[in-house]
Amino acid sequence: MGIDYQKGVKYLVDNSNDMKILPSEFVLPIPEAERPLLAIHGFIPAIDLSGLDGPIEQRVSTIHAISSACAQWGFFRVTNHCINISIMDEMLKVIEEFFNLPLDEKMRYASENVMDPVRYGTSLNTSRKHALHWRDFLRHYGGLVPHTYHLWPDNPPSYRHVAKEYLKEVWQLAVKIFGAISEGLGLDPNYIERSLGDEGTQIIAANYYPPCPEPNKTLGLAAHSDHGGLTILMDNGIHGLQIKHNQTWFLVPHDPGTFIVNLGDYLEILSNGRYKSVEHRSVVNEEKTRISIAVGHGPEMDAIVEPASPLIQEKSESKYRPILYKDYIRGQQSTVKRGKTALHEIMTSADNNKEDQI
Ligand SMILES: O=C(O)CCC(=O)C(=O)O
Ligand SMILES: [Fe+2]
Repeated sequence: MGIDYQKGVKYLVDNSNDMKILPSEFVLPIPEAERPLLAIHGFIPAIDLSGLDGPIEQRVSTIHAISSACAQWGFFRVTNHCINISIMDEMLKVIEEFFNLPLDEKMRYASENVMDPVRYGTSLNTSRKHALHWRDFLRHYGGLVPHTYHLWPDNPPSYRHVAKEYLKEVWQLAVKIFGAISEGLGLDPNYIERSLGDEGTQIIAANYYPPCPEPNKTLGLAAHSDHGGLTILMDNGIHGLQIKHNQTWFLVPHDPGTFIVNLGDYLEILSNGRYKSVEHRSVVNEEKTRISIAVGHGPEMDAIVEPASPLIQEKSESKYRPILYKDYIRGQQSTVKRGKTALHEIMTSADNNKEDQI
């Protein structure tokens, strides 16, 4: 008899007596060269965002630093981002409290429909069409005016209030970075923000990765790129995020009080491939529980996603076929995430570095 995976990995760990062996359902076919423990420490660009509000030369050099981080890495860390550390701490606290609730309480939000406004689940999804991943998650929509607020968890009691405040601040940070990226691409500073429409999509994914008996044999999240424009992420100080750069997995160090920002598919498409969304994954560890909170920012659901018209002279230069954002998300989220396959499917030419990976 298999394990009761539907209840999630936290439940599994909490209810097993000193688990020493990884249940076989979680063993993933990770190529030897891509094992979690082989990832290397590397330099990840760090951007001091206060430069955007400084004198003109400083602003220009900060925009330049952001552009080159986008072009070379698709990933960077930000400091001096103006978000108070106390709201970051509070957000981590309410997320931790949520995952520590009794299972029945969390299951009120269980959903297998990837478009549902609030979802609690485990692995990539609760329906088991694939090998299992070592994580539980809570996801829901945010937005400057969060229409789904009344559906968000009401336990812990301060959850809605804290999450609303946090998501508002993170949205403003995303808009600031979108502005710098627009300018760096030679677009009007408001170009990307305007492209999101009146109801741009903000999605929070809170991930819970309990200690794992054999962390080198599984993953918290397999390699994927995010569908939105920018993902802004923090964690509880336990390392676990890795990014793929030049075919090598790098560990991403995370310092408290800073954010990790990564480019998603929407920006790759909008920039007509000048910037690439970055593949990342999360790995687990034997001792500590890791919590990460990733917030994605993309256009409104009914937006047509396509390269920015000022960046292409003729339609034939467009490397991506137009697609409705909601159709893109549905396609990307409904299948087992495999690298950047969803993006490759809408490419007009095969010139991108397609590769097979788990
Ligand atoms: O846990 C992490 O660091 C990565 C999370 C992530 O990539 C996601 O939720 O899309
Ligand atoms: Fe991600």
